[in-house]
Amino acid sequence: MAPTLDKSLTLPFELWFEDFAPDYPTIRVSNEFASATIALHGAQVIDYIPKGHEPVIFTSKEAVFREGKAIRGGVPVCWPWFGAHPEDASQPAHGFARNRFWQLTSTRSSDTGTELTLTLDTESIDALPSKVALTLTISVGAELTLELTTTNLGQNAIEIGGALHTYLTVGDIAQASIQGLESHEYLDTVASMRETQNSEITFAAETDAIYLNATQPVTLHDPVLKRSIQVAKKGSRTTVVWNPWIDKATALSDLLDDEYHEFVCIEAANALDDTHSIGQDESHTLATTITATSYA
Ligand SMILES: O=P(O)(O)OC[C@H]1O[C@H](O)[C@H](O)[C@@H](O)[C@@H]1O
Repeated sequence: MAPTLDKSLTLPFELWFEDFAPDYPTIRVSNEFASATIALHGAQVIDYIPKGHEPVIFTSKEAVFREGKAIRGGVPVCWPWFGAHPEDASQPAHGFARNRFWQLTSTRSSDTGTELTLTLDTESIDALPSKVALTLTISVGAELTLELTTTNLGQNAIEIGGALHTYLTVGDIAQASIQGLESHEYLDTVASMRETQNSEITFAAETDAIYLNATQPVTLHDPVLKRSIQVAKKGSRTTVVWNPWIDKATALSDLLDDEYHEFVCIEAANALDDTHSIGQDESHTLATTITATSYA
């Protein structure tokens, strides 16, 4: 069901609600540093454009905006697990959070931009073993920051994985490269092999890799759009890099066949063994900051 919108949270000329489709509201943000669009469905940032830049976040032209269907692109919030459920294949890929409406619960204008917090009502999720508060705080400024906080309000410990699954726009994937993961071990989930990254990452085929013990920022170089994008993170020891390439793109009904050229996902993740056990009244925050810099 579409969320109730608290109109008192709008900020004059800075933050307002706009329907993408009937019963499918989004939050629009515009300030002196950037503009952004956030779908209440999934609390998903679907557009972020810092002033003077091309769009930084990619969303497919074929993305479906309908309750219960994950949006192809933007920054999907994967929670409380990453990828397939560890034991139960009937559970949705990447968890519950991206397929539900969230509630906007606070907004704030600051010297560096606009901050908003969304909350997911987890009461109706039977599969959770404890009462949980889940919030996503988004800061839209010269940088884009997302902070996903899980707080255990119940008595049973909970195990949390997930990801902030950022789709980044590139001019041409075949010319893009990623630096900062050299010498890291990774699980190549296309080849089902454990490998070591010997050089920068470049793209010439389907890529789906989970980098282990990776806590540092990585940089995406884009010679076509003449910029770099840094992805920094907190609360995460795994970084996922994904591009579906042609065959998988063709198989995905919510992605145009040739759109794989236009994005790469760099995901601040809690994947594989990088999950967090959260006891009563404890919390965990997974955060990512995206910064675009034009080449001089
Ligand atoms: O199609 P989705 O469920 O949105 O998942 C899209 C992709 O997400 C991550 O990057 C995973 O590593 C990939 O294996 C998966 O294909």
